[in-house]
Amino acid sequence: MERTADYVVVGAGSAGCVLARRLAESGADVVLVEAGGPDRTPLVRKPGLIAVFHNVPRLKKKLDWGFSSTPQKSALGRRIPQTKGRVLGGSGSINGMLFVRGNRRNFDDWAADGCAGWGHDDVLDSFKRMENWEDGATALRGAGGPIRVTRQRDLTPASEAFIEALIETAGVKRNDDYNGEVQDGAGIFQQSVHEGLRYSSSVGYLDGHGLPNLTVLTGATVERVVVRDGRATGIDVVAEKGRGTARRATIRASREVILAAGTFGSPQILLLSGVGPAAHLREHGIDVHADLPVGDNLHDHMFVPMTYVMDTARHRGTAPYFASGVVREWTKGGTWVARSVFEAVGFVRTGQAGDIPDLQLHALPWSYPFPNQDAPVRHKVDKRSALTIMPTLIYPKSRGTLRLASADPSAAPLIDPAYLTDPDDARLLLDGIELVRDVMANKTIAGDVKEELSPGPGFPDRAALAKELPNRATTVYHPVGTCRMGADERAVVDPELRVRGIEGLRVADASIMPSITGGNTNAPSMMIGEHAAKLILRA
Ligand SMILES: Cc1cc2nc3c(=O)[nH]c(=O)nc-3n(C[C@H](O)[C@H](O)[C@H](O)COP(=O)(O)OP(=O)(O)OC[C@H]3O[C@@H](n4cnc5c(N)ncnc54)[C@H](O)[C@@H]3O)c2cc1C
Repeated sequence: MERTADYVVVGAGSAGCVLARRLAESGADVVLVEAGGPDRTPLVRKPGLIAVFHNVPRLKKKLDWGFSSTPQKSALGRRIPQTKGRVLGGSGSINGMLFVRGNRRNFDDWAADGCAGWGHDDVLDSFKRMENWEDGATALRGAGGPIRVTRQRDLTPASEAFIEALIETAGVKRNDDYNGEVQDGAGIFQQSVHEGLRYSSSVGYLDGHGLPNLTVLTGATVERVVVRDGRATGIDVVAEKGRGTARRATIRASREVILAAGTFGSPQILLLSGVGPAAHLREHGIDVHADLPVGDNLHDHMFVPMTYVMDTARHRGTAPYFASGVVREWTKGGTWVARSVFEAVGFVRTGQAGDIPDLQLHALPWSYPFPNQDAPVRHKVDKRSALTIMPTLIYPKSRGTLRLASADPSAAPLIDPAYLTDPDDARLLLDGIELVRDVMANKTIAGDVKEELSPGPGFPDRAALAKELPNRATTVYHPVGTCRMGADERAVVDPELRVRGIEGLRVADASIMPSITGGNTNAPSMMIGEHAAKLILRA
């Protein structure tokens, strides 16, 4: 197949679907290329079925790249799963649907660090354009956009009690909209879900797009960007043809190639294309087109699961419970299957915090695998009703790398987030665990708690927890930063998202974040898609 388009967008994930749609709306001819398959399955689109998908390896294999980290030296040599969506909608098709913009300070910090045009006031319109917020438009929130955003509803008594206990213990206020004026406080999670449908960027931006100039190719894996005389002219693709057969093709871009293949995919494609650290490329026999720090600055959020047996959490992690939920959803609707599994959230400041919250608390009324989620099958989940709290480190100091294991594009990259290598990260997680213990001992909730299941009484104090932390800390699946945006030699892309030293090539996805946002990363990734379209179309 030979094809030429104005723009070739690589990766139909959270950012890529947004970008491709917006470019096509301008009248340009756009090809969006995705390695995974279509997303029209209830497994993806019915929010609660994420619980089933993550527990059944056969299903997970169909929608996930199946990556793991390299052995983590500060985490007992563990290989920690690096789940990443391989399907239309990308990770936004398999994620928890929590909708969090981050702290406005994050974007002002990006701007102060050399990313002109990415301060909060600059990106606000891109956030607003994307969303259809249930309370309607305000100066800070958007209405009428493609992504429906609703508050979680019908909270279990356990989650309600957690919010009250957090307010009393941490001295924070109830916050009705952490995506509004202030982030601090305790309240109800917002989700990209409406009437039992997941609003991934594929659902919001691609479903029924009706644009004849937008071509979406699925089952097509991009091996490299074709670079001639310092300019990206197109991409080399391998398309699955069924029954194990494949066809190779080149798709040319008359204007630009834009990588939106995510924090692992975009740097891997750049490295395979000869854009990256020169010595590393030469080691793999790859000709160097631009010597750039591609794959550096990998960082991620971490948490430690803390599970409390509570009848008021109501849900049970058993096969019959799941089955009855699914049947009730299909016959009556409005069950837990129609919503995210997360209910309550807190943004609080530990003793290490500056002037914005540095700890996020996720609460879900379900038991959780323990001691960690490393096993491909979640083998140890208590069957009783339980509330799990995830104290989450939102500004990790540890920085890792992504590198090639091989010049073979089908080989998984070496993903080394260097978890917990900066001792401040473990200290903050320990502060978070201690805070959660205090919260759960507060009188507004303590009477309903039957037992701390995890970490549990075997780890009674900070010293014991510190020893156990490397065995329990795990990822929230928010990797960012491997194609850092900036204006200095640490940058892979400039603030217009252009790859330094190569014409006609940009990156637009979570990999460009110079530093991670304070909260779940899906909304910021979709914002990056919106903002990139603006930058490209005004160029
Ligand atoms: C299990 C899980 C739960 C999460 N929960 C939440 C949550 O509740 N809330 C939240 O805000 N965030 C959550 N996240 C994180 C969030 O989903 C991601 O930060 C976001 O989706 C990243 O968007 P992206 O566009 O950078 O990459 P992705 O959405 O990962 O998209 C990249 C796309 O590129 C494709 N691709 C990669 N390589 C190639 C190639 N060589 N050729 C062709 N296509 C390629 C991939 O298949 C994928 O479709 C979660 C993530 C996971 C994995």
